[in-house]
Amino acid sequence: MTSTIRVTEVTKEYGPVKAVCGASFELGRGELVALIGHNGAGKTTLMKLMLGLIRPTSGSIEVLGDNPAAGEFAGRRQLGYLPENVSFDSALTGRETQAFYARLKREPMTKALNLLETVGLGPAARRRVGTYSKGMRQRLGLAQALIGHPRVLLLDEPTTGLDPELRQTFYEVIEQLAADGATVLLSSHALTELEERAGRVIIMNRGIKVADGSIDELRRLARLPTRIRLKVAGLAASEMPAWVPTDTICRRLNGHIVEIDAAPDRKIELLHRATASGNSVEDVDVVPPSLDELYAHFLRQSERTS
Ligand SMILES: Nc1ncnc2c1ncn2[C@@H]1O[C@H](COP(=O)(O)OP(=O)(O)OP(=O)(O)O)[C@@H](O)[C@H]1O
Repeated sequence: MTSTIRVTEVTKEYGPVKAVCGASFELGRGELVALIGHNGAGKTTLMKLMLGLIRPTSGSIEVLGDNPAAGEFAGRRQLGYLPENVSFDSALTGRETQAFYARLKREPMTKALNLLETVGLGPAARRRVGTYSKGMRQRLGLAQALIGHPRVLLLDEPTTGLDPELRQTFYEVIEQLAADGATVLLSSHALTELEERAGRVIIMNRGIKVADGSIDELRRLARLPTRIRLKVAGLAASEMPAWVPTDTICRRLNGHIVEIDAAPDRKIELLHRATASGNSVEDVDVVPPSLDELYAHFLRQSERTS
């Protein structure tokens, strides 16, 4: 992996508050990584450290081969950032705002203005930002962050306020950027939408990194049960199929579905039993643990060990 960001044993303290505590990880080219955690877990602090807006109390951060907090940080122009609470001058139009940031980044104006179309703001580009909805301001923030085709894109809760269609467009844009080799780190509380999008997930709790890996890796580590849902014909209201082993947790859903909690190493055995049971099984769904469940698991685990 070619690392674009290296976080090594980083701690950031604000007086008695440890916003980040001994965090280490590396992010590579083309990675789309979700940073998740409760309010106050340290997500924004990590991004501010990567941007060089604040310095670590201890440990080191390297972005594009350099210290982002150094005065002459050469990589700054290759960084895109969408802050959590994006705010613009309400008297300027979308075009004027985008032009302002293009000048700041010394990037070609036409390309920067075209980004307004990319994020679906073309028709509103000549309107004042003061008349924009929250979702439109968010899109303008994304257009601003995309100026200069950044090699590292840091997005702090970027989909808050976006409607489902815009979320879809938003993910298409950042997936393309990652496919072109950019490193995209995005913090979010919208776990369901991240599940299919993020190649990797970093979970923070009270400043500590408590899990880091692809969803499949987190599933293997957590060893949470997969749920097997079966539509079984001819069962009485609370009856369970005779082939379900007695040491297995199972329940009835909606009156006609049998749901079985299958430990990872028993999943195949239970499916064999179900299919060997004759024609009574009419349908099967296999539901692996969701990101929501994995997140809750790793938080519980970290609370127990702290
Ligand atoms: N400038 C500051 N001065 C004092 N404490 C701070 C400062 N910035 C952050 N903190 C504290 O550091 C901790 C981590 O905050 P941070 O903003 O990184 O959390 P977060 O994970 O981004 O939360 P959210 O999901 O609410 O945005 C919190 O306890 C916060 O109150």
